Amino acid sequence: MQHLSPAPLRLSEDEIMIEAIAIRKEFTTGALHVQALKGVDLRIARGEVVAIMGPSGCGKTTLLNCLSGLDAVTSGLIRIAGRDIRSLSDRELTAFRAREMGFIFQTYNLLPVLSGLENVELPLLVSGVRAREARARAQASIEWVGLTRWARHRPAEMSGGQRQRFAIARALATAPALVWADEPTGALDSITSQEIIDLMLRLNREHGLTFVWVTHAPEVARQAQRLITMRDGLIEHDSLQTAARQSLSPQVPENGGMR
Ligand SMILES: Nc1ncnc2c1ncn2[C@@H]1O[C@H](COP(=O)(O)OP(=O)(O)OP(=O)(O)O)[C@@H](O)[C@H]1O
Repeated sequence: MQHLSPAPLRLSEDEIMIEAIAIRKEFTTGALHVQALKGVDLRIARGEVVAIMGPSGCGKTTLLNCLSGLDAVTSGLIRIAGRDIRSLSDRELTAFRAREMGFIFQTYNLLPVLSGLENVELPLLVSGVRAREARARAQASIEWVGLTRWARHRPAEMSGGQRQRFAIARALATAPALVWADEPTGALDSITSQEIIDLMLRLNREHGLTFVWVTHAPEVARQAQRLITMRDGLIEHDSLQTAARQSLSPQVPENGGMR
């Protein structure tokens, strides 16, 4: 898939993909005040696969939403691929996200009225890619996840695993450097879940994509190169995982000093 390779090459080898300094996020609903993130510092290098775990309510999804710019932090600094995302206007941030990031969710977030192919094409069309090129890139992504025969089907006709593979095809069609996955296997059985993990790890190995997975599943988390555990709005542990580290591709640097 030719269009995938330029994205990782845009970044130099030792460049930091994600940098967060002292980020805080507070929610106020009526009289209820929640400090969801209490000052998180984090650096993630290009090409890392990082899993984030922790008990329910500790702030994992909030962290992912803030880092990806889906939600605004209350205070702190976030740089993605060297860009301070708080300095971007809403419009610039939307364009930056569309260009640099892919998203994979537990619930797939495919539009039910569109076919698999149309779902994959949509973000390309929205970001201004011409129809013919969008179609070609969507088809290449769908072929990459092995679902060409299902391209004309709607999500309701597909299994959970097929839907998630279309979601992966959609995430990678825009050739992002970075993919966020919130409980990517949460709705899948263990065999299908492993297929999805294998696809993401292959994208990391073959195209250098950086992945951040939020997961409750230890069998998923242990396959990441790095495991971060959160508790009560803060990072509790952050460590490289030896077994997973052996699968790092040669061009991915050791990131022991990145945190
Ligand atoms: N939009 C919101 N409005 C108010 N409070 C929120 C909002 N989103 C999250 N919170 C609160 O922030 C805290 C962190 O929530 P978050 O969803 O990030 O946790 P989590 O670790 O992802 O949990 P889970 O594993 O259950 O998905 C919780 O106390 C939650 O109730």
